[in-house]
Amino acid sequence: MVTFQTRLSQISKINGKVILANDYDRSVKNLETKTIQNIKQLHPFLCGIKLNFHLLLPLSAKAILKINNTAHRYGLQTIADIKLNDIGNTNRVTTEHLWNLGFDAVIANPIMGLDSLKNLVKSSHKSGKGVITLCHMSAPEARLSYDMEIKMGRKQQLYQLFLNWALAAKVDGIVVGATFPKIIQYCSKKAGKNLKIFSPGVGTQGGNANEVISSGTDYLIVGRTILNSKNPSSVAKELQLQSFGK
Ligand SMILES: O=C(O)c1cc(=O)[nH]c(=O)n1[C@@H]1O[C@H](COP(=O)(O)O)[C@@H](O)[C@H]1O
Repeated sequence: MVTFQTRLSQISKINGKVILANDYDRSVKNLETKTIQNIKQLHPFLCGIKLNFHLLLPLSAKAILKINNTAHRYGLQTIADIKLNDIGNTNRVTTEHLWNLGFDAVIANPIMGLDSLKNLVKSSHKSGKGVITLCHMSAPEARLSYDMEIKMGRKQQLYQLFLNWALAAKVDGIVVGATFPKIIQYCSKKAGKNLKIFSPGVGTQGGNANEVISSGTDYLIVGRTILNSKNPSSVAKELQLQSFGK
């Protein structure tokens, strides 16, 4: 079975390493049509699309399946961003629903614990699906939690523990905010080729695509900088070019 990591890597060799965060405010109408238009218009510059609660809550299962099928027709991988964090049984039922909706991967929160994470990864990989875990988030206040010093065997910071757990559980990738390039560098060195780094926070949140790519990020997750621009295709194309830097 071809893995999520392989599928994403194959399309990114052709299309670059930009994943569209297809987030819209509640005031926006026709979410399904708009998203399908985005896929049709922007797919040459993307390797994937990430759907957040912005769409997962208001849209029907039928609409989400249609979006995922459309993305697949254009070769894109799809990620459900629900930052999953629960007991094993709930994680299992949740991912079964997501896979039935056509998603290729889920973003999870490792605070659920290493054993739960290992089980989530095992069952997802059995279905050819991927798991991406939070390591260090992009918001400025993420420092307060992810940089927290903890004592787990030895003294370390929470994001270092989450990185170790990500490696131990064999997740497909970790999220490290584009606004923390030094932490991307640290994670990239430590993780080597064993997992991919996904960085949201480019543009609107202040992260710089070139700096992030040269720090070791594998995939840029970008939403408003593309969606709110006057010319989304040209912004996506520019980011695509920058993403080929690595
Ligand atoms: O897991 C995420 O994708 C995520 C983690 C994080 O640390 N920061 C972050 O912004 N995100 C998501 O990445 C996207 C960023 O969107 P823009 O700031 O509009 O580019 C949104 O969907 C966020 O929910």
